[in-house]
Amino acid sequence: MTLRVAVIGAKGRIGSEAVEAVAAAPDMELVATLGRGSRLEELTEAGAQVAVELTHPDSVMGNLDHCLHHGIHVVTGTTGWTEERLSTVRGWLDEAPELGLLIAPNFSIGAILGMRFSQIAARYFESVEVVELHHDGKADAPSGTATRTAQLIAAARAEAGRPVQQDPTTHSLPGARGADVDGVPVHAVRLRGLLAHQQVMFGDTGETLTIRHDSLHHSSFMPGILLGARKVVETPGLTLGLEHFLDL
Ligand SMILES: NC(=O)C1=CN([C@@H]2O[C@H](COP(=O)(O)OP(=O)(O)OC[C@H]3O[C@@H](n4cnc5c(N)ncnc54)[C@H](OP(=O)(O)O)[C@@H]3O)[C@@H](O)[C@H]2O)C=CC1
Ligand SMILES: O=C(O)C1=N[C@H](C(=O)O)C[C@H](O)C1
Repeated sequence: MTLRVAVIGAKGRIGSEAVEAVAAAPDMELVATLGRGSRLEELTEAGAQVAVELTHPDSVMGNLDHCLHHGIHVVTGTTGWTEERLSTVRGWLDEAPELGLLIAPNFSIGAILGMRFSQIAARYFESVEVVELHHDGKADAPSGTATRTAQLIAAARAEAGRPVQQDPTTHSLPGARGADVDGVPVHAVRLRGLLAHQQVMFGDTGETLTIRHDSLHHSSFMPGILLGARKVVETPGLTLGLEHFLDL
């Protein structure tokens, strides 16, 4: 059966690519494209089953509130997630237990594999730092992917009995050592010409390991978005990370 899909944030960098990908998918019908200022009621008027939400950290909660209270499954890649926000959406899902919500910090297979490989490496190395590099139009820092990667690394270290890293720095300018995400330093570079890149650097006595991923075009995110839309309608509740829909 054809899946009726809407895109919110349809004029954005990733949203415009998603519009084309959904329109080209043989098992999907693109039923609505919403931009800033569009009426969210257009979603139900168009009979959307799934909304692909790709907007802005300031907009995502309002869009999810509407969709999850109007019977629409959601796939979102928008960033800016906090424990408080996750708790709010879990509450909305409790009120609509038949609905699925996928929050994907990154839709690209390479980035997801990079996170998984980093989780494995985290058990074996004394030191780790994350460097993420993005285009100069990005609103948030550090990236959602880097934040999630650092959280996964910290959890893997804790599980392996590794202590939280101690920073030896005693003299520095504010920000020089990056943001502290669960004890993992995360550095954010913003540069015209880049798209989305991340390197996770591990170090121990006499060796280093760098796990690097580069998204060179927004097309890298499209197979993940389409997979997410197909799977979310049959997966009630919150799914955090596209890896749960992959046979990793
Ligand atoms: N998970 C993943 O794999 C990926 C996630 N992202 C994330 O997706 C988000 C969007 O990124 P990007 O496309 O680069 O950003 P853009 O600014 O290029 O696009 C966002 C679009 O959403 C629109 N918008 C903002 N608020 C609303 C709203 N309430 N309703 C409808 N449309 C709205 C914006 O309109 P206006 O321009 O008027 O503000 C803009 O057209 C970011 O959070 C980014 O980090 C991006 C790439 C991959
Ligand atoms: O804003 C972007 O471009 C991206 N945002 C996501 C993030 O913050 O991790 C995913 C990817 O890095 C591209």
